[in-house]
Amino acid sequence: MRIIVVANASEGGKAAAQIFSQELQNGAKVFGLATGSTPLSTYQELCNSNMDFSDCTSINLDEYVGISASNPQSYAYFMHQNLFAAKPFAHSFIPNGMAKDIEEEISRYNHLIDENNVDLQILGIGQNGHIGFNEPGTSFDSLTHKVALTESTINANSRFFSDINDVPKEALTMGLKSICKAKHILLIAYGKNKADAIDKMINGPVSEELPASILRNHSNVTVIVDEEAASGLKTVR
Ligand SMILES: N[C@@H]1[C@@H](O)[C@H](O)[C@@H](COP(=O)(O)O)O[C@@H]1O
Repeated sequence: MRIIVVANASEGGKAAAQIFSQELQNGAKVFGLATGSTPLSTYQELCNSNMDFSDCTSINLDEYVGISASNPQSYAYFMHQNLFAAKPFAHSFIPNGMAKDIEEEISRYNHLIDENNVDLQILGIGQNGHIGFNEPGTSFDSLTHKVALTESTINANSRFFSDINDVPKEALTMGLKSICKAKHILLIAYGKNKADAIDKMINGPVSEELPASILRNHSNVTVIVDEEAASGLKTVR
């Protein structure tokens, strides 16, 4: 794992955008994308850059079940607002949380991931170490699946909703095995509330109890953390 410590999210966005640029120059065509507040400064940098994704494909990690792409809380809406409106891709895929047949949607997504090898996958991390919506206890062999969100994730995500009761309780997410198929993984974390998860991911046991620890089995991972998220790393286990 390469660990890059930056002063703040704005510097992190610049460092991440540089990695996108290098990958593009090296011929990357498929980008795995994430939502949440963490990738925002990266997407801002991409939007302000002259990078061109018009012959590239994007595949998003996850989406809530039961809200449509036109709902401002959906991840599809988020991606449109924060990246795709300014930087369109030739093809952009996000799980359809409104699919009538969820099992069919899951196999469509798994097929898609098999057909398109992700060159660079961007990831945030939950305070409990989740990536995508793979909560603690998820099998390292998991492919795309439907999940019941944990209370801690529902609470963390409630800041984007006016009422906690509106936060969806289920989501579709790429699995941990699907995520690890990417050739290069870029995990980003900012803020003190991520310090414990980052410390456990890097220094703790590789365990399904801390989903992000699976990245220690991957040969090409870059981690961008700000000083607060890196603050737990002084403790060597
Ligand atoms: N499904 C998303 C994750 O992909 C994201 O990494 C996490 C952290 O979000 P934030 O970046 O806002 O801290 O939140 C959600 O659970």
